[in-house]
Amino acid sequence: MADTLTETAPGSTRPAPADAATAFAGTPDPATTPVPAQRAPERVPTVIADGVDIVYRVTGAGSGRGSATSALSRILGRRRRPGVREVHAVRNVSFTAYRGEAIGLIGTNGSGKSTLLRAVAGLIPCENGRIYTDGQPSLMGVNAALMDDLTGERNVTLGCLAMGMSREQVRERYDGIVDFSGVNEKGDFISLPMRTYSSGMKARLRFSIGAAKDHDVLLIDEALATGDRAFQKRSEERIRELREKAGTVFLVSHSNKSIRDTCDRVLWLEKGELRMDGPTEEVLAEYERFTGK
Ligand SMILES: Nc1ncnc2c1ncn2[C@@H]1O[C@H](COP(=O)(O)OP(=O)(O)OP(=O)(O)O)[C@@H](O)[C@H]1O
Repeated sequence: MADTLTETAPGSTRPAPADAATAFAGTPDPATTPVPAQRAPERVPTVIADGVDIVYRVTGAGSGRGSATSALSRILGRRRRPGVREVHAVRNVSFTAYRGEAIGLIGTNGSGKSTLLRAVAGLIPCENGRIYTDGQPSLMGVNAALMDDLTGERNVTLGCLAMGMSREQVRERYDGIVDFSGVNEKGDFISLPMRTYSSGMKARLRFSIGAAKDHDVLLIDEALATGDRAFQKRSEERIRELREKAGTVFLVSHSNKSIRDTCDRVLWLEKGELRMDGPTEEVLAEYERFTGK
């Protein structure tokens, strides 16, 4: 199945090279491997990250001191060209995700979780290494970008159409999306412009639109943190459903509880490096020792 994987890169997709097919899980060569009496169920890879490095380049970065003297020297022209500072956000990260997995991404602030997620979505390029994905990954909250001046109603329709749903599918799912988001719990907010929503309401509607479609690879960045407990429970339930429908879900979260409730595998990033990759309980136990929680 790996031969259907494509490389994610902003604005382009191309077939993975032949060696990507063997870059995961030590795929046996059928010509030389005896066929076992009973085959284990086939694990289908959906995302392969192979030695990924991601570097941000910040132009206009100062010396870092931010002092009045450095500002004055810039004004006086002694530092005519502001420097470019590099932030090495992800360092040599490799993993393979399989269909049906829900994978938590954990790590302390600034450890590279969101950056890695955005790279899997194909939104930022890799400095080194490659990411191959099966189908188009959807980053919750970006693919369903909502517009403040439009009503919630209009945003639901446009968001769904933008995800490739037909008008009929949108009609069928509209009520479910609005109910799921809970934005109408305190009045008829769905017919008001989104600028009248609280940030939590916006995040809930964004999640509800994104979750209305079955995704091959769904990337969720802290979406569950914004809702109340009832919304979190609905969202966790929906993540489990999406997973059962054979997709792969990645969830970035600082809530170990959300990770425990939804994920069976965890990638722990620290200072951009993949520190641990394994079953949720094992990785969280180490992480909690590390953070002292
Ligand atoms: N647009 C950007 N330009 C420059 N540096 C960035 C940019 N976005 C993130 N970084 C840097 O990359 C590193 C990783 O950031 P990232 O947001 O991926 O971490 P994170 O683990 O998601 O953090 P958090 O848990 O705080 O959300 C940090 O050092 C951050 O300062």
